[in-house]
Amino acid sequence: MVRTLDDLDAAGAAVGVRVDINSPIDDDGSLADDSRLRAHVDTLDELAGRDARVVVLAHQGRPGGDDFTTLAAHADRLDELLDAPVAYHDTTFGADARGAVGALDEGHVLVLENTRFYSEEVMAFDPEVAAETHLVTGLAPALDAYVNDAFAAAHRSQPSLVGFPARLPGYAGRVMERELDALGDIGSTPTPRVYVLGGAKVDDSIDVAASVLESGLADRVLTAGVVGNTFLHARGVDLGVESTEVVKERAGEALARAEQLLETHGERIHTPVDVAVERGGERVELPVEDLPTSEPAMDVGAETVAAYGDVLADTGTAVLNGPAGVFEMDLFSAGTADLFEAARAAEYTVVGGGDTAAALRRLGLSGFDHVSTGGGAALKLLTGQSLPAVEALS
Ligand SMILES: Nc1ncnc2c1ncn2[C@@H]1O[C@H](COP(=O)(O)OP(=O)(O)O)[C@@H](O)[C@H]1O
Ligand SMILES: O=C(OP(=O)(O)O)[C@H](O)COP(=O)(O)O
Repeated sequence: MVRTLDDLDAAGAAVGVRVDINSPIDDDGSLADDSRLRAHVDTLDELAGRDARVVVLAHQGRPGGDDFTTLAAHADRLDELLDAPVAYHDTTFGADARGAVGALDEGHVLVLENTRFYSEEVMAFDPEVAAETHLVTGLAPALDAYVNDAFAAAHRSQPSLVGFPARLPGYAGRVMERELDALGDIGSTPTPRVYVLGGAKVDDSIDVAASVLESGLADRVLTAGVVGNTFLHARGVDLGVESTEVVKERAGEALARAEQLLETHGERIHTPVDVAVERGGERVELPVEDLPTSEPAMDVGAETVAAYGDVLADTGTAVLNGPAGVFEMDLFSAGTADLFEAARAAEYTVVGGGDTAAALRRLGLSGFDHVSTGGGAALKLLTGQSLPAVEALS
């Protein structure tokens, strides 16, 4: 059982709060989207409101990436979003960081530097080993408690996620609590359970399909996006040169696994019955029987949405991951908009994935039972696996 903020005696305590505010960054270094910061407002304001001295730990990007930056801009934005005053400190551990934590007033928030500026934080450790890293031993003495609210990073075994709870009393923050409540026990949600897998991370989606079909978590898998095109190709449909190239590039060696899955569980895997292409600047929908075509298949068509809608109308739980088409283009947003709309007919609906959440925002879609802040972490739970950072708290 994981303890929550309800169990924490916060007043006066220096509380390290691991959040996931890993965000898209513009060319000028500013935040392109602050949704992940907004998600943590409840946890941080609650702790500050209860007179904790709140010390924020977070990562941004990966070493070498364009989005691998300092957390100064994140701290500025948090200062605007939170009721509590927020300051930024440019180290994460060591005497300087401990001094800044020691000087922090009750009810104030201090954002420490990007944890991944330190090499230990890009490695995976067992919790006992993580507890001995410089990052953890160099900061933990200044803290009284540790809160993990970073659900979207909870599938990682990095020191800031699994090391602190070995040294300090550990608690789940409000984001973590909500995500675990919604996704932590997928096996007990209403049946039949249908996974709708779209998007372009084809190898990941084939892994998910294999896992949930074999474990029986999924009664059916409905495919869309590049994932749908991949299963069509694996079924022997010639999509045309352009789409086949995208499928081969995105699926790689996973294509063979898709073919095997169709052999063993083919009757439970649904593939699109029509696709949308651009012809003369217009959206044209083609039945699969009329393929191949020279234009790339960029969305599912209305007949597919109708067929999937029939399945979803009799569904207990719908798990949706990945857009049904290139939703970023107006011409190809209808499949995603209409399919997600149809999924709301299911008794219980959960949605995961970074681009999927962006699609919901762009297309103004709401009304799902749970929209996860996580991509990889959500999928891990939705395939019935546990998360190392949650295990470390238990
Ligand atoms: N038919 C398609 N052809 C090319 N790209 C597609 C197609 N369908 C969806 N996509 C792309 O998939 C991307 C999102 O996929 P993915 O990263 O797997 O989603 P998530 O982050 O939600 O897991 C979007 O950028 C979208 O344009
Ligand atoms: O964005 C994240 O995960 P996601 O892409 O699965 O949503 C998390 O911040 C984890 O980042 P990472 O995949 O660099 O470890």
